[in-house]
Amino acid sequence: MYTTAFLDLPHLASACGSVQLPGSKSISNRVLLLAALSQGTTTVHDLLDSDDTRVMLQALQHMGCVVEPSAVVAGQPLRITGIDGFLPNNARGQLFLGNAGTAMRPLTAALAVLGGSFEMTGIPRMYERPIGDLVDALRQLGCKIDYLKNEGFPPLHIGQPDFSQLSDAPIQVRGDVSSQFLTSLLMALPLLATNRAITIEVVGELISKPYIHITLELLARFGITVRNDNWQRFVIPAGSRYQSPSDIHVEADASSASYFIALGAIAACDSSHNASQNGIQVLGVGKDSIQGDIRFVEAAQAMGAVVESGPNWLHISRGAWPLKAIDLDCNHIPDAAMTLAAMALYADGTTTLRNIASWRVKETDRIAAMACELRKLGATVEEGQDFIRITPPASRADWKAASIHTYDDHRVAMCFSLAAFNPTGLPVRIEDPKCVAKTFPDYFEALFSVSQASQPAPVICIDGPTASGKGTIAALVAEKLGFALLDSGALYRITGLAASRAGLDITEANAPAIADLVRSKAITFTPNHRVLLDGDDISLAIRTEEAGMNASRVAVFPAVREALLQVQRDFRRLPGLVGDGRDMGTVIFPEAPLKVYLTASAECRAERRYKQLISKGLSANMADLLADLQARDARDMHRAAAPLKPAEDALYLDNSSGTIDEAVQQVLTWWEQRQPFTTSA
Ligand SMILES: O=C(O)C1=C[C@@H](OP(=O)(O)O)[C@@H](O)[C@H](O)C1
Ligand SMILES: C=C(OP(=O)(O)O)C(=O)O
Repeated sequence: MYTTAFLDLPHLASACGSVQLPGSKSISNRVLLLAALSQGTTTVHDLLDSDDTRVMLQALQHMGCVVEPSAVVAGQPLRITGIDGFLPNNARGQLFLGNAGTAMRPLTAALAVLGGSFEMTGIPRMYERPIGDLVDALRQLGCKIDYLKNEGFPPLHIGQPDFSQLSDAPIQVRGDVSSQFLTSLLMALPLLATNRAITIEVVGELISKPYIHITLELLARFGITVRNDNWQRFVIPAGSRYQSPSDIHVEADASSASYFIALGAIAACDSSHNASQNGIQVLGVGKDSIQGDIRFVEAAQAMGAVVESGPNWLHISRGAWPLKAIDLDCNHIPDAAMTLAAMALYADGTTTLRNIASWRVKETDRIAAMACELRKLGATVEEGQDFIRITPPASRADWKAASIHTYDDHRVAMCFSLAAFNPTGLPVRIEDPKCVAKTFPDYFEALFSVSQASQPAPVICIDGPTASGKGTIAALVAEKLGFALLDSGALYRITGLAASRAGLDITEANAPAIADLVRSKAITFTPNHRVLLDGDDISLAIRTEEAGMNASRVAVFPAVREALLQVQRDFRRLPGLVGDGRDMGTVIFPEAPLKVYLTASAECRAERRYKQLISKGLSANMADLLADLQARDARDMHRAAAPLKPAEDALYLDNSSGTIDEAVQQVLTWWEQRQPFTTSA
């Protein structure tokens, strides 16, 4: 996941390949709650691991459920032992539910029926998302719920219910603000239907109906068959008792699929990149899905996408181009419909998405948010209380490079990534990319894995002499931008170490053998900054003074430099790369858009090296260090192959007196000056 302040997507030209999507949020959180209320242990496969499921899992543990392992571990099932309809004595506490509607609403209903004493809290936006219709319905039963701030909104306090006045009269709930209120009652009231049937009546129009279908399907898997009378009345049979199905699989998320369906419809496939595969393959969800958002496929087809599907997969490729504008009632696909608004940027006319009033009470006011951000890109947008109408930029020249504000809304962030395929060649900045953690933490990694930029990914080169601080500064710049990091000096250190381990003296005569040796080695830089040579952790071994000297000695051999050239260029990837070394800007990435030459006086560098060694508990002598460093500078600068020298277009940064932060900030400022964005308010 990218945790940077913003993520710059370079202009993207094509996409093809396959993506395995994470689990469905709607199914995951329902399965977790149903398993928690059941008798027995449920083994859940392919559960989504995201902010929304984490808050649910923590709440269930607080309620007394045993969860093993205690958090989701990739590739491993999760086992939940339910409470069989009863909370432990004196159950109480504060449950933080973030901004997860699928946790806040169903847990409120379940706990209001079970009793105990709970405070239901969340992030500030959760306190603006309505829950009054659900609370009104639960109060009809005798549930005790108090608003802790504003009437009709969380935070809430839930106390011990009094069911003494419970009658056979139907429970009424409004369905026109959110279907999650009805879902919540459908999941909580079987707990009360042990010896009487319970009827729920929907008052007014029921929105987002397919989500009720998911609820009913999953209830059936946990032993409760609800009668659905035309989406108006739902009857939970007497004698209901949750029974674990033992094992259950979570389908991949159909709403998350919408971004990749759109990608397949928008992006041409560059056949030179992957000739064997045309279009986008989505794995984990397909035509047999129980999720209503699978019907996004029909909308995408209406816009021109060519979609094939199997039980558990979709294959999407470009059909009509430009896409065809549509006019669609989107009430049945409220979440995926946002993706249509992004697709509308590529349509041949004006697209209207109707009956989407619920967008206004979700993670943010989504109608307003989409309208504002689409306009920044150059689209003409009209918004109404329950519709949005989008006309794409009139011509290529009307597209604008925008910094997209994401309103802490995962779907805004994911939708606008599709704007990186604009016809004008502009990059797109996504602010606060980590908001995708709500349902799809690795969304951008998945996007990059199937997308190709129109230009090679951008590179920032930071070259300079030994101990100039380039490694530290490069790592911090990479971290700030979410870029990959190439520590090219480490490659030479690795080569030197590999040579000595192989018994090869570092001599001119052995240079071809050393070059062959390094080509044959598997070199890995792990995300936690470990360096592996054929699987062996050499992170410390390459950091000794001797390894540094050997690096400098192997680096003079053209054969070795040639062997490492491609290895280094292969580090270039989306969204970008920061490379530090001595010839990044002159030899390896001569066309890089930013080249920095970092220097500091020899005395200053020797002192830094001295402190570094001492802090590691290694012995050091200042005079020797200075002499070594000067010898090394001389060798690096005067070697015949790729000598250390600033690239002609490099910017000088002398950090003898400044702090690391100042140097990092200077590099970032230079980088920013090369971007076309204006940051949003
Ligand atoms: O029940 C569910 O899992 C959901 C129902 C929908 O909400 P509304 O019913 O409020 O439209 C949807 O937007 C949300 O992401 C998930
Ligand atoms: C509306 C959404 O979430 P929630 O489950 O919090 O309602 C969503 O995921 O788009």
